[in-house]
Amino acid sequence: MTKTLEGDILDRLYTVIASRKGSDPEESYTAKLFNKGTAKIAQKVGEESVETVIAALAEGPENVASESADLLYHLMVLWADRGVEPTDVWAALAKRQGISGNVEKAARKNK
Ligand SMILES: N=c1c2ncn([C@@H]3O[C@H](COP(=O)(O)OP(=O)(O)OP(=O)(O)O)[C@@H](O)[C@H]3O)c2ncn1[C@@H]1O[C@H](COP(=O)(O)O)[C@@H](O)[C@H]1O
Repeated sequence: MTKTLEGDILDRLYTVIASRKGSDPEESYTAKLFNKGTAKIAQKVGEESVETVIAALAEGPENVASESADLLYHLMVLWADRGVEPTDVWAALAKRQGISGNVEKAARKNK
């Protein structure tokens, strides 16, 4: 899997998550979370973090991957709730790698 594909998957998921703001909580788990508010979403991120740690310490790689997917999903619901865009996070990561300027340009350069 390439860095670009991983980025595309997360960016696409974020777009769907953000589109659920104001949707019917009966029809969408994401909309239900937005409806419950920041404290509940943050609590879910904490729970999924702990489940990922438990999987890492006591279970196999498949469960670690599955719990990590739950964690990433809930983390992105928290980003959307708090007004953080994926590009804000990618820019922070890029800066730590010593990549300055446009993140998408940097990602193309790294392909
Ligand atoms: N990636 C996910 C995703 N990962 C995990 N989950 C949900 O997260 C929940 C975690 O389960 P838990 O047992 O911890 O939580 P729970 O008991 O159901 O709920 P709580 O009472 O604890 O809040 C499950 O209901 C999962 O279905 C997700 N729900 C939605 N998505 C994606 O989000 C997008 C929007 O989905 P909808 O909100 O369903 O429209 C779609 O692309 C989905 O694929």
